[in-house]
Amino acid sequence: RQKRSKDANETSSTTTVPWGPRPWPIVGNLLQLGYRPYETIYRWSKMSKYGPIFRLRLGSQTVVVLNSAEVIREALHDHSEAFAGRPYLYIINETLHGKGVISAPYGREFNDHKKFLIKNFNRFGRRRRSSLESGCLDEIRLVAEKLREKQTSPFHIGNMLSQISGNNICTLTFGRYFETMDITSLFDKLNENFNDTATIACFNFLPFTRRFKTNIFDNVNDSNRVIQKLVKERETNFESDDVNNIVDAYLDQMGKQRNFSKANLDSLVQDLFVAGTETVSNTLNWTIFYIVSHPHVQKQIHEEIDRFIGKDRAPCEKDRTQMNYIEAVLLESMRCHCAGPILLPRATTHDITFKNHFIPKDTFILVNMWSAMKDEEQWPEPEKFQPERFLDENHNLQNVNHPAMMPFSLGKRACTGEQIAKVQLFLILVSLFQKFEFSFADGWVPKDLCGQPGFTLRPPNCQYQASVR
Ligand code: HEM
Repeated sequence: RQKRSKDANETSSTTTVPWGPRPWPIVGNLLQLGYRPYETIYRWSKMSKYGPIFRLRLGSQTVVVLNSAEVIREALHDHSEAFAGRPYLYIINETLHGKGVISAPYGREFNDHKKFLIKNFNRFGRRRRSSLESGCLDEIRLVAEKLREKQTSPFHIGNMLSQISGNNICTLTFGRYFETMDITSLFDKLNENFNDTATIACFNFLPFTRRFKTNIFDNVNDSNRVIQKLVKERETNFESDDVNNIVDAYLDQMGKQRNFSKANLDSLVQDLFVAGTETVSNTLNWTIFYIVSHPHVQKQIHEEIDRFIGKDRAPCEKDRTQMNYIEAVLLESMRCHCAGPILLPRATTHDITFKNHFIPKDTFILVNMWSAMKDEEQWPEPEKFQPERFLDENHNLQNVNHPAMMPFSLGKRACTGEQIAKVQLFLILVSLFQKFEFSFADGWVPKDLCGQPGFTLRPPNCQYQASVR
């Protein structure tokens, strides 16, 4: 009887999620969100008439938006399974087809694939002198040569970073990296799409705008052709006693594991290129931008590298545990500009009462990570780049597990590649600053420091100069 009366109390105080600003006909709230939806939504969440949880309409789609570290943590961590679904989103479903991991519905098939990735990232990406580590260092050596050749002439660093992170994914996925036209054009196509796509893009919610975006699907088809060719090559050369990459490991499991299929393999490889290239290169691009904008930070980075590694030895993953300043710089850069300010959309997997609001199964959920990482109640002067937030007075790391620090997200859908991403960020950053001192090119003046929203949030297209140290 006690339980029944408790349930009755809960139901009486439960309400539906309140509406945010009034939606307009046909477009809903889409046009009110502006160029930087995460900032607009964050601003609304701070208004007492809306608060951290509210509903919006995007085209004809109703979505529930979650803001603030407390609300996001409670949803993604404490109710991890309830918020682990993925809703239908045009760009994701039409390109990744609900297979692999990113677009797969929550369930056994998804779980088996996610476990497979985590296990094999550890196997091929994190062993001592792993293929990822040595491949990454080889790639950086090539980029360093290019920078040396440039002497002091100005350059953009974005393409170089994409080349490194793209080839790291190639090494992990196929066991080798490529210098062919095919692979360069794959990176170009992916890059163009990252620019053009975002969760809150009109074409996802207003079907009549899709005719202006046909280039996205041409790019997807072209890059899929390259990916399928590379997978086929592995199938032809597969030998079960020489497994050293993700595709081989998957082929080895096909036939042994119930859900493993060719369709899932193709999507999984696509997932790795979509989730593992732009995120890493973008984070580095922002980090370099912040470092160059703060000369005292660059000076401390050089000092730390000289103290622990010197000018000649190549860095390795083990160095990470000692180099707290560089770790703090990376953390602060991810806080200031998280790769995905609004996460890939989630969906509720069952009815749930959350913060006294009833949210039915299959509700479209948008998680605004920006609201946690830029919250002035959590981070004093959140707009400022201050690596010291992550260091205590003894130079030990602090706030790494701060409740508002979630760059890789949380729960059942958290980033699968967090550990290998951190290794790459560290190795690439340290290798570049070990060899060079960077500055903005003479006469280059930053116009817009907020970045360009797309699939990820891209940094301003700075021109740099590098001098050999
Ligand atoms: C700095 C680099 C990276 C950042 C900041 C990052 C961040 C994220 C975030 C925020 C998500 C969304 C999770 C959600 O829906 O809540 C995600 C998903 C994912 N990431 Fe990463 N990521 C990075 C690098 C990588 C790398 C290198 C890989 C693999 C090679 C990877 C693989 C994935 C996958 C497979 C998912 C989908 C997980 C799922 O749906 O369950 N990521 N990542």
